[in-house]
Amino acid sequence: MEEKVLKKKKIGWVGGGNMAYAMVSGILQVDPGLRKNLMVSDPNEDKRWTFEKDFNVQATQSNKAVIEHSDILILAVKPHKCGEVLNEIKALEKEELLVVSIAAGVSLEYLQEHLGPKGKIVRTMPNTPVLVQAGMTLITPNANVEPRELIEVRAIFESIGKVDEIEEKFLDAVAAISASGPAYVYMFIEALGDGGVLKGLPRKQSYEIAAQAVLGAAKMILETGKHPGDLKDMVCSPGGMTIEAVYALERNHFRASIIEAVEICTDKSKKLVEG
Ligand SMILES: NC(=O)C1=CN([C@@H]2O[C@H](COP(=O)(O)OP(=O)(O)OC[C@H]3O[C@@H](n4cnc5c(N)ncnc54)[C@H](O)[C@@H]3O)[C@@H](O)[C@H]2O)C=CC1
Ligand SMILES: O=C(O)[C@@H]1CCC=N1
Repeated sequence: MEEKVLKKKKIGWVGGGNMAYAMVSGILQVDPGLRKNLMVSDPNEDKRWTFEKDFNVQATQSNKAVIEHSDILILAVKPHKCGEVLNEIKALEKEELLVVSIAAGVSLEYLQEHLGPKGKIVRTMPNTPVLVQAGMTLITPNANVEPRELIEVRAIFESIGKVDEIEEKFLDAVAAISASGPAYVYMFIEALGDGGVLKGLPRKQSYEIAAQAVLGAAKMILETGKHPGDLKDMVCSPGGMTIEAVYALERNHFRASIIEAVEICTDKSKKLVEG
C-alpha cells in the first residue's frame, strides 16, 4: 500500500533541513526509484546540495517550483517561518494540493487561517527516527481532508515508521514525548555509556551496549504489552544490584526530572510560532 501511494504521488518538501532529510532518506529505503517523484526547496545552497549528492533528489531554491510539482506538500520549515510559506502556497491557488505540516506547535487553526477555508491540511508530528524507518508519527486532519487523502498521508509515514491518529489538543505533548524524546534518550544512552567508560569499558563498545539495552527495553514494552513498572520489577532482584541503582536514580529525581522536561517542552511548543 505504502509503495503504491509513494509511486503514484508527487511529494515535495518546503524546507530541506534535518526532518526533510530524514524523511527522504527513510522513503528512499523503500524504493530508491521513488526519487523521481520527490523534490525539495531550501534557500540554503549547502542543504540543497546534500539532497542532490546523497539521494539524487531534485532540490531547488524556488518554493513555487516545489508547490507546483507536488500532490502532497510537506511544510518542513521552522514554526515561525510557516506563515510566509503558507502565503506563498495560497497565492498559487492550487485547490487540490494536500498540505502536510510537520511543524511543532503550529495549530490547524493557524494553518487554515493562512491557507484559506478550502485548504486541505494534515497536521502531523513525526520524529527523526524516520531516517531509519523507526519513526512515530501522530496525525490530525482538518475537515477538508477526504478519507482517501488521509490514507495517502498515513501511507507516507507508514513507510518510515508507525502512525496513529490523535486529537489535535494532544499534539504539543506528543511533540514533547515523541519528537523531542529521542534527544532525552540520546542523553540517557550517552550517560549509560559514560558509566561503562568510568568502569573501564572501551567507549564505542560501551555506547553500543547502552543503545542495545535501550532498544531491547523498548521492544519489551512494545512487544509484550507489559507495564514498564512490571518489566522493571523483573530486572530488580530482591536484595540485588539493580534495586541499588533504582534507589540512586530515585534519590536524584530521575523520573520527576523527565516528567518536568516533558511539561516544559510542551509549554514551549505553544510559543514556537512566535519565533
Ligand atoms: N528536528 C526534529 O526532530 C523535528 C522537527 N520537527 C519540525 O520540523 C520542522 C523542520 O525542523 P528541522 O528540519 O529540524 O529544521 P531545520 O532548521 O533543520 O530545517 C528547516 C529548513 O528550512 C529552510 N528554510 C528557511 N526558510 C525557508 C523558506 N522561506 N522556504 C524554504 N525553506 C526555508 C532552512 O534553510 C532549513 O534548511 C520544524 O517546524 C520542526 O518544528 C518536527 C518533528 C521533529
Ligand atoms: O526542538 C524543536 O523545536 C523540534 C521540534 C520537535 C523536535 N525538534
